[in-house]
Amino acid sequence: MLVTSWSWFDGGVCEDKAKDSHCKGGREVSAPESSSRPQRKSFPAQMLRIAAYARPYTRRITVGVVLVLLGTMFSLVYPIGIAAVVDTAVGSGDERLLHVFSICVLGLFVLGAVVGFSGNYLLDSTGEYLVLDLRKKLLSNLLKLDLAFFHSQRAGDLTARLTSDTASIRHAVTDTGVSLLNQGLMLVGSAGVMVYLNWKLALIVTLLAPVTTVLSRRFGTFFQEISRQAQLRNAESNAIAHEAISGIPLVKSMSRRDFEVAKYEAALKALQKERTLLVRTDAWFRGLVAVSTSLAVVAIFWFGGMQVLAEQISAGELVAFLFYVQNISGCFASFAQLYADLNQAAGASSRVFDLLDIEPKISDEARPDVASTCSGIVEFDDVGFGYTSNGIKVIDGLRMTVGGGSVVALVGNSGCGKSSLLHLLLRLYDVNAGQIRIDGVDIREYPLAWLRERVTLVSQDVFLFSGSVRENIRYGNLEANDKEVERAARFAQAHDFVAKLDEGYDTEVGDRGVKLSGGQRQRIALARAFLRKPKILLLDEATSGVDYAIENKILASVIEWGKREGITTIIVTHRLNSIRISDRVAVLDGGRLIEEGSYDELVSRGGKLAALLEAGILRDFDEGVEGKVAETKFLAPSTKVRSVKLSSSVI
Ligand SMILES: Nc1ncnc2c1ncn2[C@@H]1O[C@H](COP(=O)(O)OP(=O)(O)OP(=O)(O)O)[C@@H](O)[C@H]1O
Repeated sequence: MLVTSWSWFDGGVCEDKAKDSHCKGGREVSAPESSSRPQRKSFPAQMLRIAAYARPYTRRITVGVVLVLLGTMFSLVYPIGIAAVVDTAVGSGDERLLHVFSICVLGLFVLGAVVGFSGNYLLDSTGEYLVLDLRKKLLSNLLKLDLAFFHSQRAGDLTARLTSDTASIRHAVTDTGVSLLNQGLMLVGSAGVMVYLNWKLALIVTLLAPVTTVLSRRFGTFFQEISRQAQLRNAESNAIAHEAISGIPLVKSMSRRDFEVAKYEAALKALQKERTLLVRTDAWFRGLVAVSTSLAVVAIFWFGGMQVLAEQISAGELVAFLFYVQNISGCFASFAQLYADLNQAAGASSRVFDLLDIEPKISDEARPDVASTCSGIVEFDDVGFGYTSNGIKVIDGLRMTVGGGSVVALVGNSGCGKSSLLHLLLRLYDVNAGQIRIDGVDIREYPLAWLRERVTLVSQDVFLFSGSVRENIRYGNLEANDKEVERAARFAQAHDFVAKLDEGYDTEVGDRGVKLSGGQRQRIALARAFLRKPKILLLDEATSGVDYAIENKILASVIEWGKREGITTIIVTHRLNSIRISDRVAVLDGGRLIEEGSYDELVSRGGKLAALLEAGILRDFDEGVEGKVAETKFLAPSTKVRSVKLSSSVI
């Protein structure tokens, strides 16, 4: 469903605040909530959800469970074999029988181990598949979320959820889940055999159950909370390290190594505090369980010994019984650990599922009859937008039409909303009021993929992936062949410098493209955008890092290409060469369009554009900068687009 306006546009919501600086013109902007937040789920609900991810692997899991079950059954039988050795072979003094029985017990043991190992292997490896699915889904969901969501998150925290939190879940599902199954079967089986052998002795062992249950309940909630806190602290310390590493040029140039290390150390200390608490709680829990199980062993040894002396049971039976008690106390001891692990996984899974449950606010509910062609007419119709809930409007009732295939320069003071307007056109954010239309249709009615195939943005802050130049350019069109990549690079004036790199287009650009200069990175980003062949091209100071001669060549190519293919181009710029080649200039102030016309018209009008020129906000290149010849063509007052010397390479 489309939301065409926000509450602040519904007449007079803000009348009583009209004098408030955050409430210009009696209207108040609500915050564009990044995404809807999920409700916290209970522990069993989370475990069930993890289990749901195992559904595709039902067959593997079934076979694994059956094998584990068989392995446990073998382990349950061999104490009876030992009892037989003690009572029959040792008791009768028959050495041959002792050999045969011992070999049988060994056989049972080995068989049990092989079968159990195979089952554990199947279940463990399924856990690996499961966590792969979970991570894939998590990243896919993350990348679906709105830009605003990422602005409120730290990258290090998000990667911690993808890595260490999902690893905790994998541990819970594979190691913990498999152990739980093993130990559960062992407990039930051993208890069953014990009742069968001697119910009075078995009764003593059942006294363990309530003790462990009470302990588990007491410690469980506490465990879960501390685990969650520890994971939060872990994510925080990750985020600090992540930021220090990605901001390494700044850290070095400001000599802030000690400062960053101190920040990291403080975060690590907070983490260590939680981890210590966790370890201490865990040690107490396991210690108390161990004491209660030892008491049971001693009680059985004493009570069973009395029965042997009274000849009510055989020595072999007592030995077998002690094996089973050992099994059971082992089960209780590992339940303590498993319980701690499960609680840790519950903490991790709540952080993972929180992310999985967030829904993007920017909807992708497109009109089914959307046209495949696009003539690139853009209309901003009374557009209003603000980033925050404090009522500050970044775009305020803006109306503007950009003709299909035309070139418009968007100018204004820093912070007047130029970049924000481009982001709205690409639907990185949705307008709070009014409409943006392409070819007369509200952009919210187009499928997002349709829109973003036709509208391409190149901004000043270029992001390159670590990988080759070719891979970075091809990111614009994954189907493009090497020739097309090269043609786009020529078009963006990148080919010459790329050809001089050690390995040409196969040269690795380094993390975020650190091995290239700012201007080179911008040209790669431009080539990437050109390769997309958009219908609407948005250039946000996209050539600010390249020299004048090259910038003019790029602009000339863009203009020629735009005219030939009917591409609408909006250029956010402070440079006069870009402004002069544009068909129209739109001047923004305080999020409003205050002037529009040709460069010459606006200069002679003596309004805001003239003031920006006067203040030096819009300027030419400094004298002596390379490319002066090309510059003069653009600087002539009434230069026509046609007079621009065209680049030889066109897409
Ligand atoms: N993600 C954001 N969250 C909150 N406020 C933002 C965000 N991005 C921009 N702003 C604010 O919105 C206003 C307009 O920013 P915008 O980047 O659109 O300005 P601009 O005209 O492009 O500026 P410049 O010429 O300096 O690039 C500024 O006041 C800025 O602080």
